[in-house]
Amino acid sequence: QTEEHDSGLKAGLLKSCGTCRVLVGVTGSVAALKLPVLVSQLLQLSGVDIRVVTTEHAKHFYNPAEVSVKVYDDKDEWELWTQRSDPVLHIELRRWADLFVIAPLDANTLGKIANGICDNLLTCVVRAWDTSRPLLFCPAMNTAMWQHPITAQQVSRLTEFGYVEIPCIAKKLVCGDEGKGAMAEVSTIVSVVKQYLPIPDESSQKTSM
Ligand SMILES: CC(C)(CO)[C@@H](O)C(=O)NCCC(=O)N/C=C\S
Repeated sequence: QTEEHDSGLKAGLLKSCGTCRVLVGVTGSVAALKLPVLVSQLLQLSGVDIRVVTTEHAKHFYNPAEVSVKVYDDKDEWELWTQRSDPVLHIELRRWADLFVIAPLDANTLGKIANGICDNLLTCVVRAWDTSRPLLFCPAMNTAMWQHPITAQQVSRLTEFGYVEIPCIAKKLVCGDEGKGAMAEVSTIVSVVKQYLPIPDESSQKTSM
């Protein structure tokens, strides 16, 4: 391939991937301890820009010093908006993100999203989400919670909205229970995100062979 072609290809890839903005949502499951690893693995995807939105309960499980990107919380929402002309953070974030992945999605936030409750920054972003953009969710909860009949009802409501489930897996959970409810492995989450990122339009890069 000629030099120009290569540089054009790279420029094309960077341009389309330069805008691959991934918003990571994190909620109050113990699986939130995986946030630093998830963010560092997502950052290895080429041309990806990452921000995190956290609930208050999620903060219990990870150390923000180990998360190398901006983490937005409820306080940021209220500090940003103090008068009419100020921007609204959850609207800024829904505009910014090309893809939203909620990992982990705890039982409480699953219930809120299934019913349109938006009482914090994360659920407000979901409530305002443009469903033409991918929203992926990774349920994580104790097996007893997972097995409660309401869980399946609420998960199917989210899939009806067009959101994509990255299913939980069976493991020996941190509380000693054995069974489903563990968050999907980080490697699985990263490969599903990769699948849903806006890919460059191949036809624009075809050369006359
Ligand atoms: C934490 C991790 C990832 C360790 O492998 C795994 O146990 C998990 O996803 N647990 C989430 C389920 C949960 O929230 N359990 C809460 C009470 S048992």
